[in-house]
Amino acid sequence: MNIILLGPPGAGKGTLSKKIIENLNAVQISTGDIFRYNIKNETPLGLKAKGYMDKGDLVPDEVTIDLLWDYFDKLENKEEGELIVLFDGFPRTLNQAKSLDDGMDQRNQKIDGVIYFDVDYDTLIKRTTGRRVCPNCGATYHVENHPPKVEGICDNCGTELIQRKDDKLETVKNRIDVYNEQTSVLIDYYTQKGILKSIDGTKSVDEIFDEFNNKLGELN
Ligand SMILES: Nc1ncnc2c1ncn2[C@@H]1O[C@H](COP(=O)(O)OP(=O)(O)OP(=O)(O)O)[C@@H](O)[C@H]1O
Ligand SMILES: Nc1ncnc2c1ncn2[C@@H]1O[C@H](COP(=O)(O)O)[C@@H](O)[C@H]1O
Repeated sequence: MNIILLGPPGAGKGTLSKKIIENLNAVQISTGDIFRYNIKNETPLGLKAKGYMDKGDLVPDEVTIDLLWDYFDKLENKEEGELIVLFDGFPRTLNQAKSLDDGMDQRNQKIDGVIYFDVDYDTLIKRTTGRRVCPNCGATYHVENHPPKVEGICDNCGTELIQRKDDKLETVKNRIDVYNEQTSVLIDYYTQKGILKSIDGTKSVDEIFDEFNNKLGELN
């Protein structure tokens, strides 16, 4: 099954992905994580993406779409119905969504459902600006909602936590504007296709996971 997690920055897409992977037979393709990995490792792709990401702008479609298919085509067992492939942070433009449809057609696959996270502006600001991440293992925390056991230190690997550069307030505001201008149009796009399911993203992670499971049942 191919499922898109659609929502603004800080909506909880990565957090829900982690929970789904822990509990179900699922894999995640997060274009943001792939870009961050490439920036950390100073690859040509990372160098291309960095300027856009630091400002909170979108990386150009031609770069992002090719990257998505590179990863998707390397996934094993995706033809077997039980595996859930989670698209986290892709598509983010109408052009990306149309390319995704075309590419799925060519592969005799389809997008089975889109889970849209409904979260208000103030919550998004609090979640993003309070987010802390481990630069070593990628674990995500929040200074209030999900603090590590020892302040500023990753529970898993003991590394000092950092704030993502694009989680500074001014950059977050730009990312939300970019979402409203270029991504939110996808809510209508997928509603018209009859595959969009909304969830209340302000609830607890466990409640959101339960809601996800219910919506998955409706899509099956
Ligand atoms: N349901 C929730 N309740 C409280 N806090 C949450 C919830 N979901 C996520 N968070 C916290 O909000 C922050 C953002 O969550 P997450 O990284 O999952 O968002 P995202 O949608 O993947 O964001 P982005 O698109 O910017 O990468 C994190 O610090 C996370 O711990
Ligand atoms: N699908 C995408 N299109 C363009 N740019 C993207 C896409 N996915 C990620 N990016 C860039 O990465 C950052 C962070 O992404 P998160 O999913 O929020 O971690 C995003 O602001 C874009 O610059």
